[in-house]
Amino acid sequence: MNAVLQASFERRFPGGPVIRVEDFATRPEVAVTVLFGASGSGKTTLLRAVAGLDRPVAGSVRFDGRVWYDAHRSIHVPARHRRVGLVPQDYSLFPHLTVAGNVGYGLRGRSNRAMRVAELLEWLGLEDLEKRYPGELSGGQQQRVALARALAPRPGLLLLDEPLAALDQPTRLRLRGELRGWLREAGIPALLVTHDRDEAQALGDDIAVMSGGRLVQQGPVSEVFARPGSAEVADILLVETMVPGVVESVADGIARVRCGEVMLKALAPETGMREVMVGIRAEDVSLSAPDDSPASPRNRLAGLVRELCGQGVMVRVEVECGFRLVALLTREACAEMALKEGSRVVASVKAPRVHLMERR
Ligand SMILES: Nc1ncnc2c1ncn2[C@@H]1O[C@H](COP(=O)(O)OP(=O)(O)OP(=O)(O)O)[C@@H](O)[C@H]1O
Repeated sequence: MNAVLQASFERRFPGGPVIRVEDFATRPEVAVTVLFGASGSGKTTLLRAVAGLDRPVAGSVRFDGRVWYDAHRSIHVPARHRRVGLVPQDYSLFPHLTVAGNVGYGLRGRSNRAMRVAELLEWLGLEDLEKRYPGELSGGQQQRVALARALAPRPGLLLLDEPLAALDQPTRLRLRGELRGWLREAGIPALLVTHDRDEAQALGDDIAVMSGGRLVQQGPVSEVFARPGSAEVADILLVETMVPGVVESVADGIARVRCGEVMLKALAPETGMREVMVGIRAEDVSLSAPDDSPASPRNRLAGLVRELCGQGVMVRVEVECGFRLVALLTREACAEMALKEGSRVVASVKAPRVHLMERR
């Protein structure tokens, strides 16, 4: 079980926005919590308030039962006493120190310094680089050095600000998996900022979604992506298909939702919503030829392919079926069906994959 971080605070920037975070909390069973949101949504402000690099005007920050900040009681524990390891976005390595010097920086004067540095260099595969200077390292190597430096003094909490943002795309994809492994092995709870949806899904156990200076949803990554709590969150998470609908009837736990000319089946919402936004993730849509036999619990929507667009190993296919429905298929599946613009298809979505959100 990991120590828990709790934060509720307000930060006003003179002439700028108000960042108001309410009831942010990590869960003890979770290794990596991702802070996710668009640029300017307040992610870095939250990270800095936790690190003690920034002082909010109200609220509190607690970690592992200890108060780090409390506006009422005028408590502000300085950053150096919070035992937090920070990996800044640009890594901020000391250019005049070698890799070993950087990693051991926070351990100056400690007798176990050399041993701990060697241990981290070995763990992160940096042994051969220990005498190099940051200017002689690739972006990915610098990232590992920054991670090793942050972990060296055995912090209680690790903060990572867009740890992969400074890397080129292929390196970023390669390091994503490695970073995930290291963060889990490190045994230290981590808070990781990103505005990349794939990165959030790959690296996070839990996700806290921020928008306009507020925390709008938090929970397990799979749950939040599968069931965004509002159309705003679905938008932030880039749910590919969002279409307005009206719940016309509910029976046996299934809602029938009219979206223009099309009737969709969805799981009945818990509250009696009528005007809804319908969200469908592209990976939950499958396409087949029009004459394939129907699979029962699915919505089957006849449509025409309007656009195909490569997305890495996948292809994003837009289907006009009364509304624009986006599907994500492998290149192989597209080739097998000989999909092209104008192809007739049937799009299938299981009712539990049609998400209803209150329309405001
Ligand atoms: N020192 C400051 N003075 C004035 N406004 C600020 C200051 N720092 C941040 N802000 C504003 O507060 C808001 C939140 O900023 P923050 O850096 O926390 O966002 P973010 O989600 O981390 O964005 P990004 O992904 O671009 O780093 C933004 O509108 C930003 O312009």
